[in-house]
Amino acid sequence: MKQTLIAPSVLSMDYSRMEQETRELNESGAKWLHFDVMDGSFVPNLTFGPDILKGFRKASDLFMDVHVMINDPEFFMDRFYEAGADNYTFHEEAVKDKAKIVTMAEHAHELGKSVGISIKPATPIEYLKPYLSLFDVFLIMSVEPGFGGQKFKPESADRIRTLRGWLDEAGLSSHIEVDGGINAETAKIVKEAGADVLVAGSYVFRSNIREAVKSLE
Ligand SMILES: O=C(CO)[C@@H](O)[C@H](O)COP(=O)(O)O
Ligand SMILES: [Fe+2]
Repeated sequence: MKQTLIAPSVLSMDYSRMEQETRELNESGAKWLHFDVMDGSFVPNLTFGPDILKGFRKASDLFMDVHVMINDPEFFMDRFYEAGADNYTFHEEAVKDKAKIVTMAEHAHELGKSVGISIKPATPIEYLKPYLSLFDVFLIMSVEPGFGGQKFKPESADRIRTLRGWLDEAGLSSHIEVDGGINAETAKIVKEAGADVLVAGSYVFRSNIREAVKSLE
């Protein structure tokens, strides 16, 4: 089984204590930092742009995992990589011309970067099948994107299991990342199903960051 990586989502950070919480995150044992970008259109919420990512990049050596929930992921891809993204994950649903999904993945690899594709809970898992060999990260949303603190959708486990099966059959060891409602209990379920990167926002920042990360690993 692959090593489990924890990706705390800074969406749930206390922004009045950013410096302290980023330091705690750096020392927590987490390897990735999950950065949720929302445009108020693809999802009904607004968050951060590339300049804020630059700030986190300066303050942390963690792997910067950018998850964009925006209508024009192609336009912003280079900007986020330039700002310090190590991985850029965009939504399948946001790209109307599906041929672009392929060219975006190729472009990221030309830059030597990691790239991911995500689907919402209602999007059939089969929609990822044409792209198995193209992406480093497959991000399965286990809540409706837009907000932290929601309840994990249990049907996500079967979707992860199906996807891990396809990747194994194809001899691919790509990451399966799961995002939404992850806590010590749901972490066990998704790990058993085949996920190896666990995003956790409210669970990590609501309590002691280091202890919460340990309990998920
Ligand atoms: O992408 C998103 C929400 O759209 C997430 O990354 C959330 O930030 C996860 O928060 P929790 O469900 O863990 O509180
Ligand atoms: Fe996310």
